[in-house]
Amino acid sequence: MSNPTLNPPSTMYPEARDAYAAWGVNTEAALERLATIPISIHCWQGDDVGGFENTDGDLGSGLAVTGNHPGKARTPDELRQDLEQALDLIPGSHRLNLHAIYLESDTPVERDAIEPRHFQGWIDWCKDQHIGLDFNPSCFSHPLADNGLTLSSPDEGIRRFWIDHCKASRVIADEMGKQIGSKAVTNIWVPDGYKDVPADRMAPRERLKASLDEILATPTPNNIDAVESKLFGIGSEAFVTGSHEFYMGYAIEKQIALCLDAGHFHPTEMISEKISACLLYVPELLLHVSRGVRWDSDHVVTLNDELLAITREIVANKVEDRVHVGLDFFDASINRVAAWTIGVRNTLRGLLTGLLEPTEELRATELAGDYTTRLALQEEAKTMPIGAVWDEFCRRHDTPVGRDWLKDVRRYEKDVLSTRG
Ligand SMILES: C[C@H](O)[C@H](O)[C@@H](O)C(=O)CO
Ligand SMILES: [Mn+2]
Repeated sequence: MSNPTLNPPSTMYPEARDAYAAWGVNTEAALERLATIPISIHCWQGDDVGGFENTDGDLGSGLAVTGNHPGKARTPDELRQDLEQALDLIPGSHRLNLHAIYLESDTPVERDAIEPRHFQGWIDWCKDQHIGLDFNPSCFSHPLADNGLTLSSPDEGIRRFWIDHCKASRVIADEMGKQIGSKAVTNIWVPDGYKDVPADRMAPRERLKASLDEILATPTPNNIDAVESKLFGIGSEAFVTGSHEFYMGYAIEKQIALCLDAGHFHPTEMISEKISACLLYVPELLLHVSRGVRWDSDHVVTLNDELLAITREIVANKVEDRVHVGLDFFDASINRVAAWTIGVRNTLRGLLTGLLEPTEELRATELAGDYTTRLALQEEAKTMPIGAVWDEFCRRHDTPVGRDWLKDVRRYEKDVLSTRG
């Protein structure tokens, strides 16, 4: 599989393999398993959540992108070109996560009238790239979302519009899943809430529930439904209709996927801690791996404690078939292709760290009540030669090893991104 011209054989990997073998960890099995875990790469990092509806509207709905790095994708072709560059630098086989505002059409199409044909370009591109495709209705950045309420709006006209948009989105996702041969995960997130203390917390939640019931009523065999909660947003500081309790209950009742966004809880509350609990009650989870700095700031994910804890929970519990890993960050202050590359490579590195953990031994020490050994091994594992195994993964997948990918990003910046007006 690997190309020896691009990446010559490593002298460090055999030593690392033997070091892990002495711990009872099989690096070859870890490398094989890592290659089976797709990351759903969010299109919206490539253009600051702009989309291609050709409107000059503000982002709004509590979403904010800061930074003005040159080279933002302005068209679907530019965004696909940028994604191809990032995919060249990311080992493994992944997925694209697309929002409805990334449709392609010569004439304006209202969101309640979107159809599969408006996304055929993306479907064909994913087929060419041999990657899966996930989808999201876009219930924000629209005049009918400006008052902060969509699926829970008391205005029946507004609520109907967003119900029809979400219904249309599921039809599109189902077609994506059918054509690509891999189910699309469709995530519903709405910004609904109030800036200040509501007089009625119940009625908006009843309306949101009724909207969702109608949206999900039609079976979509090639689509997996997910719902995403949030603690607060800009403009919905006092009340969010779709809170964690709301969606946790809803996902359990409907047996659909629950989306946990790492930035959508109290700052000390970790989604890594929620994975095992939620999986006892819902069939699947979607993760929005993100990094909140002091708030839901959607920074590029770094290889920090929470990322390591999230990825470790997935592989240690062997639930990668039930946990869909998606990314959700948007940083316009750095090169956008680099942002994707850093975020996905880190998520894979986190998964690999979990796969190289001596999980069975740790669990045995725990069951024996030997918490001293458990802590000692957890800490010693941190300085095992994971870097050499990660480099081997990159080498075998013909992607740059170590910092070499940055040269490609710089070249792409000079040749392509800097030419965009
Ligand atoms: C654009 C995304 O869908 C959005 O970020 C949503 O997932 C979210 O996390 C809102 O805070
Ligand atoms: Mn999210």
